[in-house]
Amino acid sequence: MPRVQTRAIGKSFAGTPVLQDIDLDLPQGAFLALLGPSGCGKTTLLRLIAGLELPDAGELRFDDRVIAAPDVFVAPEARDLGMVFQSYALWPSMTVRGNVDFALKTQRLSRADRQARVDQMLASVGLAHLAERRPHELSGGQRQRVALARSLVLRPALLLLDEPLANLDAHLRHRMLAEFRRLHAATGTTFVLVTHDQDEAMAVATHIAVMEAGRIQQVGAPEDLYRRPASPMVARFIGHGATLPVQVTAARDGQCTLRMGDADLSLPGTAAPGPGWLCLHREDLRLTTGPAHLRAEILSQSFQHGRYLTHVLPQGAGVDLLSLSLDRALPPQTVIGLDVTGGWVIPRDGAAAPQPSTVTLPERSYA
Ligand SMILES: Nc1ncnc2c1ncn2[C@@H]1O[C@H](COP(=O)(O)OP(=O)(O)OP(=O)(O)O)[C@@H](O)[C@H]1O
Repeated sequence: MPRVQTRAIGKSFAGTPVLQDIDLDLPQGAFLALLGPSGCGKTTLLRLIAGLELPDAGELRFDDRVIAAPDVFVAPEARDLGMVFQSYALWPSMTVRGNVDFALKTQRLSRADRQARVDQMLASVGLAHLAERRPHELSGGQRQRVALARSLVLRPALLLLDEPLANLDAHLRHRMLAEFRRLHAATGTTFVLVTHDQDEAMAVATHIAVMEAGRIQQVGAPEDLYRRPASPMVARFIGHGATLPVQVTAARDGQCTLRMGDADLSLPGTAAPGPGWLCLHREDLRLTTGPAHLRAEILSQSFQHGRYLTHVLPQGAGVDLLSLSLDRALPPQTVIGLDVTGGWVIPRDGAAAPQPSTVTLPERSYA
């Protein structure tokens, strides 16, 4: 399983930059999600790793081997990788078994070995009982599992997944995500998944790279991005977070002091005294009837998982909506008091973003 490294990768289409300064260092056996809004460059980066696009600048390495650079290009078929797309691209006239077996035909294996590999693969994606069906006789989820089996049967060192679940309903998506996790652990293959769905990324990835406008904003373990976002964009994008403009009155040893309501609040963060963003998640807010850190007006509520998911607009503090979970229904426009019980403070000035985009992630076993 290769360690995948990119150094200062850049790519333009017709003079328009779509990837800039992409620095990634992905340990072997990791499961990376490339996450970001539509058009931010996720698929282009995946296609560069696959060898379907050439970088204009920078270098791609698998372990110590240069795979792509201005004067180097290793062909896709020599990169030992598999790819699964949103459209499954199965052979319509072949059975499930035939589709998976076809991938193995270029390998010098005996008929018996090939059959054993295909049987094992079909069993591991739960398709053994459908082996003789053709793609049009399968559901979307089953077709996606054939596509997955077809890639994994080659035992690639690296599996690239481009929005593979986009055509599936929510129930099937959850099942397939569990399947990805299981196959990732069982095979030790390095997975790279393109998605614009943060819940999908959080559900499977050991690492997430959040992209915006052709750049990596932050890369790290899901929990790092959730608890310590480096920018307001990451704070809002991960874990349904929100940001509140605040004034930091003091900062020391990674703790920031904020004046909120009539209280001083100490929270972890990277901001210096001055304007900052307080990054919040639902669990960081608590309803209070006493003196409150902030007051907010209820906009809407919906009943979810036995509680009321409540969206509020803070009074006199920016335009970002905040969300919290309440145990009771309250009428819209009710003004409530909220205490802040947690959060993470970052500088307001984007130029002072606390983390560079190059992060070397720790080596460890993800199986
Ligand atoms: N072959 C191409 N020629 C010209 N422009 C392209 C080409 N491929 C991608 N682009 C442009 O590059 C930008 C990044 O596209 P890309 O497909 O990488 O984004 P994405 O983050 O995967 O988006 P989505 O989530 O919508 O699939 C977009 O503005 C897109 O229009």
